Amino acid sequence: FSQSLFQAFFPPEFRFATLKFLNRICNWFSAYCYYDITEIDGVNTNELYNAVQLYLSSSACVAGNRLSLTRGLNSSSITFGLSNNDSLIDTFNGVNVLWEHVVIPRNSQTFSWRPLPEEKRGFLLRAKKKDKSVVLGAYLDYVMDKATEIRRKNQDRLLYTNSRGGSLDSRGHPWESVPFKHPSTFETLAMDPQKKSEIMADLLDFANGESFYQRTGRAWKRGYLLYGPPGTGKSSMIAAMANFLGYDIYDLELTEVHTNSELRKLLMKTSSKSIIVIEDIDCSINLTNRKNNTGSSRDNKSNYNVPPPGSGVTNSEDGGGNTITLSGLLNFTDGLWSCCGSERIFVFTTNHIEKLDPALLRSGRMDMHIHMSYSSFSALKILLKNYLGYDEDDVEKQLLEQLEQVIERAEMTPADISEVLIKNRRNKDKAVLELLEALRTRVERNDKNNAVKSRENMTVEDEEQEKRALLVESPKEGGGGGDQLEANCDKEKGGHDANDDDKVL
Ligand SMILES: Nc1ncnc2c1ncn2[C@@H]1O[C@H](COP(=O)(O)OP(=O)(O)OP(=O)(O)O)[C@@H](O)[C@H]1O
Ligand SMILES: [Mg+2]
Repeated sequence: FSQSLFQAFFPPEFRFATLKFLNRICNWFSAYCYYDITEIDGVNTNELYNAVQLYLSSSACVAGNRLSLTRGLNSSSITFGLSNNDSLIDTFNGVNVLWEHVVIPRNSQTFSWRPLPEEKRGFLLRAKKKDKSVVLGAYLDYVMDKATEIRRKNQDRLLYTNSRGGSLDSRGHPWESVPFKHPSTFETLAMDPQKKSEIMADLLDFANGESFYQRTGRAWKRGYLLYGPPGTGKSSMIAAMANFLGYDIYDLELTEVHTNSELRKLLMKTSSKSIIVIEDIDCSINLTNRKNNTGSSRDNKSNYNVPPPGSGVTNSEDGGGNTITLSGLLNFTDGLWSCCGSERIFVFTTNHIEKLDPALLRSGRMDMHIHMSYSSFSALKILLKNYLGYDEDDVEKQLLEQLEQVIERAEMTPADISEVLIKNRRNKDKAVLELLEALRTRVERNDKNNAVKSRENMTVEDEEQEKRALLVESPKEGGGGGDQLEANCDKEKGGHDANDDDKVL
């Protein structure tokens, strides 16, 4: 009787409404608000869910004691994530939020056009009501950005090439890509440590300098010219740069590009956070006059089809658009097109800086000139460490001194040295002795050559060296220059000063 009386007075509709009302009052007084971020939103995968998962992988390693591990396709590293129904607290600009990974078994009767996972997964975000605007605005943006960064870091670099000669792939892309797994890093690169750390600092300044470039009205790009004899590590340096910054590499094969407009299309299809490389620019630029001088010698300076420095970017051939010109290329590195896409690094390499047109060397074109030279003593020590695992103390002091005495005069490239070391790597002591022998032989040969040269008074090479010294000086008007220049990296913190930008290392 009492039950039927209760039901008469409190019908189900009334009870439901009361519960709803009570719930609302509770919510009203609760200091928190909650957001559900489900894995599948209707039929689409929720981008935000994936982003949050990645984002939490960066903080989970510190906080959580139960983690789920994943390894993505094409990735060589493992990411951590929150396990099912675990939670963690994250702090952003003094705002605390709680993330919970909620996993509920899916009702098997649910009808769907496509197979759904057996579990319903989602993240529950709890934040204080007063922080609502920060959480929904800046915090979620921050989570998305961070996730993109992590995704890029976890994925292997890609090496793009345009060797298909202008044809497009099925998705209309002119670039072909392969995973890039070059093991070269700044640690393994044999060069003067001070020079190395200056380059690393410069790269970091660039990568973190978005606001600097915005403030100064400069396009967010940077150019490096690597020059030096073959086997001194120019290509290794590019790989080290890519590995250091986590950037992809676009290896631009200029011989495969036929017109300026083709070049423009190629460069427009490059993504940000990438290094665009043109190897052996002195050979590629010879193409500029292909139309007029087929089969011409690249030593002939008059063949360079370039406008005079500072004259703008057009010349007669450019207008026709049927051949590729240096001006077309420079238009992308520092002309109007340079701001198309951001965070790009251009690297040109050459074995013969003296053959480059002054247009390429003038101030503001290539921000940093890096001389990759024959092995110095400090570079040799890095090679000994890389190939033999030898520290300075592991080599006999006397032997080390002898190496130091001959290394500069031997003018041996790191590639040559590494060959000697690899050949004898099973017998380390023999490797060092043989290296010393090889260096001495080189010194003797160089001395002999020098004697012959000095007898012949002014040889062609001398002339070239003089030219080279002049050209290296030219980017900085009146600036102290020379071949083996000291780095003049007067850098403003957090960015690059426009006037002091042209550096020669
Ligand atoms: N500075 C260096 N530090 C460490 N290894 C080096 C260095 N220079 C050369 N090597 C070794 O020599 C090999 C050839 O070097 P790399 O291809 O980088 O030379 P390069 O300057 O690009 O030559 P090229 O002008 O012919 O393209 C590399 O595989 C690397 O192992
Ligand atoms: Mg190379």
